[in-house]
Amino acid sequence: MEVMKEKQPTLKASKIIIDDIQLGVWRLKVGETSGWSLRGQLDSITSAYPLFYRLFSDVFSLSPRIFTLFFVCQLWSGIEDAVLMHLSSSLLRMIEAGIVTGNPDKHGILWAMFSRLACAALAACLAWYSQINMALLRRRITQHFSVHLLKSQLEIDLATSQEATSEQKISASAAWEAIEEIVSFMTEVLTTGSQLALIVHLSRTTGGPTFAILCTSKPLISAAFNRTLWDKVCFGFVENLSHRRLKALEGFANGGYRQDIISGNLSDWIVKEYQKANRELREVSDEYPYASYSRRTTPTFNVFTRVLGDFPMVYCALIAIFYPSKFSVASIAILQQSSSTLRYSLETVFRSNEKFRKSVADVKRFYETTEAVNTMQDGTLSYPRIEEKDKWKSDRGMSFELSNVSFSYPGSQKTSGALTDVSIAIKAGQLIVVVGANGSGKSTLVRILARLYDPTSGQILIDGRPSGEYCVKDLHHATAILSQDNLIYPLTLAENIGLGYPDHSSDVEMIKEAAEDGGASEFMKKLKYGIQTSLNPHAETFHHNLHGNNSHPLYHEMKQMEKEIDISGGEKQRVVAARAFMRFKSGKVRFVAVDEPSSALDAEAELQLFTKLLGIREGKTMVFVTHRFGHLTKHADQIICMKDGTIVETGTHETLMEKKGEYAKLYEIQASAFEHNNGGVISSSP
Ligand SMILES: Nc1ncnc2c1ncn2[C@@H]1O[C@H](COP(=O)(O)OP(=O)(O)OP(=O)(O)O)[C@@H](O)[C@H]1O
Repeated sequence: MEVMKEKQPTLKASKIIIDDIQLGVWRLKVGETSGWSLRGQLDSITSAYPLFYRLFSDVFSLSPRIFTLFFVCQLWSGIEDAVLMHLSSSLLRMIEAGIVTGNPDKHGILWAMFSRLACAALAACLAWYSQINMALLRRRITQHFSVHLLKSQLEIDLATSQEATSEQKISASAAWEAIEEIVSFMTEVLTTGSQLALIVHLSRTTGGPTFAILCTSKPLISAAFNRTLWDKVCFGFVENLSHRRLKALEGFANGGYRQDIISGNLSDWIVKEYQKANRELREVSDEYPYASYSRRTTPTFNVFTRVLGDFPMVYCALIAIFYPSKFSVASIAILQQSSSTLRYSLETVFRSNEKFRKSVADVKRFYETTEAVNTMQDGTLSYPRIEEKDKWKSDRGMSFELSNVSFSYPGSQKTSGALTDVSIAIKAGQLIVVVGANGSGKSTLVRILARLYDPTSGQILIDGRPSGEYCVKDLHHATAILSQDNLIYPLTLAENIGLGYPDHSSDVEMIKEAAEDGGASEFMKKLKYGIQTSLNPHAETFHHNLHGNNSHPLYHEMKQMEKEIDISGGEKQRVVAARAFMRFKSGKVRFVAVDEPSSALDAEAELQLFTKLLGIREGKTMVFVTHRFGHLTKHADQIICMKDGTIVETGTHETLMEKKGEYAKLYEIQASAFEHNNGGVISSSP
């Protein structure tokens, strides 16, 4: 299949030239810095020193003994070939001299032979040690780094996690692979250095420096004129519509669409469209651009470097013809062997130079990920404030004062913000109901109040002090959010509820009470393992040669592994509600945000949930977001009616109904729907 290569006009921006290249389905934009700069290359290497120092000190501190052993093994493997070859060379020369003169140096030959054998045995021992150490070190390093990663990733706030840069994730095992790559690169550099030293040493008596130069010329020239993307700033994307369609259709094969495919009989259509897109794609290559970029259009360069690689051999042959007295057979053999080893290791160094730089970048990325700085402002003031802590239990809840608050989500594509110029005062202990059409900003307002995000502009006072002055963790401890965004965790149902109050996450009695309050006990009792049921047992399985081998006893064992189970949407919401009731048991909650957590609940369960929530109102400010607001608005101290990210009306149910504005309109729509359907949850009429 031919690779499409067509060069488009280049763009010049100051010193950077952007090449626009089409490689198969890929469109590639490659930034070439005009003029190769040795200084730039050296700078990039020296700038990695502090990183190496940090990395190796971290690894050393994990296990000094194992690391030192590992280091010695690597050091030895770097010089092993050169040492063994040097010993072989001495031995062969002595044998050759013995054959030529007829008077072998027996003692010398035996000693050289013994040294060669001892070294070979030592090499084997160290290689074995190295393998054992490698496994141990790998375990310790990945364990250590994965805890760091997990910790730092869990600390990231919502706004920061939505920033584009935070998508650059790296795993602890990738960090270990990067360390391996860096160490093996350094070992290869050592091998090259020691081989070069050996050649220079040997060629002092035979061949001279010309031989050493000839040995290094091929890898040096190949590296200097190599076409590679690794050392370039580049950006590639697939423009080809047929290829994009293929990928989109392949997405249907993921389990998530199974129900839709079966119920909608979509499989024939998907396969037909897939074949059509494949036909349209024809011969256009979808090969990854790294390989196709480095491929040359003519074989000239390959032929040249291949021939260059044979020059050491040609040199030996010519010298042997013209100056036969200069060479011994042993020297020729050793020089030949060491020249090919040097060539191989130099080529490996240059080839792995790309991988080495990628590994350095990976390690950098790893440290950057563990040190990600949250964008949200974190203060030092404790909540509740020290002077208020004594009044904690009897207090009336959190108060808020928002002045000209505006907010846009990070990376939002909307031309207007999610909240614009919102000003509102919520007194401690009030019951607030937020209403408005879809997308009017209700949930956003709740997220801002709960300090999941900081406003883009404007000010929020919490209990009279700017929200940024408080310690975010303290505010979160004093807040309970019950929303439809809450998810079921991949743990047991008991833990799902218990984590509302992590300090008591295994207190079965407390969990059972919370489950009762959230309306989750009944359905859990009917499960085989009750509250200890795990929805996703997450037992990783692996099998080989068992597929289709139905009569094998291991096949039955595999089939009996615990399967993932599911519960209904309403049951999930009951578990989530129970988690919120568990949170109230901490006695620290002063602000409760309830954002439509009942969309999947039946009318009776919803009524029970709201009644329970209203029952624990004391000492808490409560904000309810709802589309079905009949029975809640009656109790509300204040109703906030939102439209397009702004507050259009505030007041009690009665005042807003009298006003006959946006709220009255929404209420009438609901009331008439209720009359028509004779259903719904509205329990009061206008
Ligand atoms: N994570 C997000 N990233 C970007 N934009 C968002 C995000 N969440 C919400 N928005 C946008 O912000 C605006 C307000 O959304 P919000 O969820 O606050 O509305 P809402 O009134 O709660 O809507 P609904 O009644 O449908 O739940 C909408 O235009 C929405 O598209």
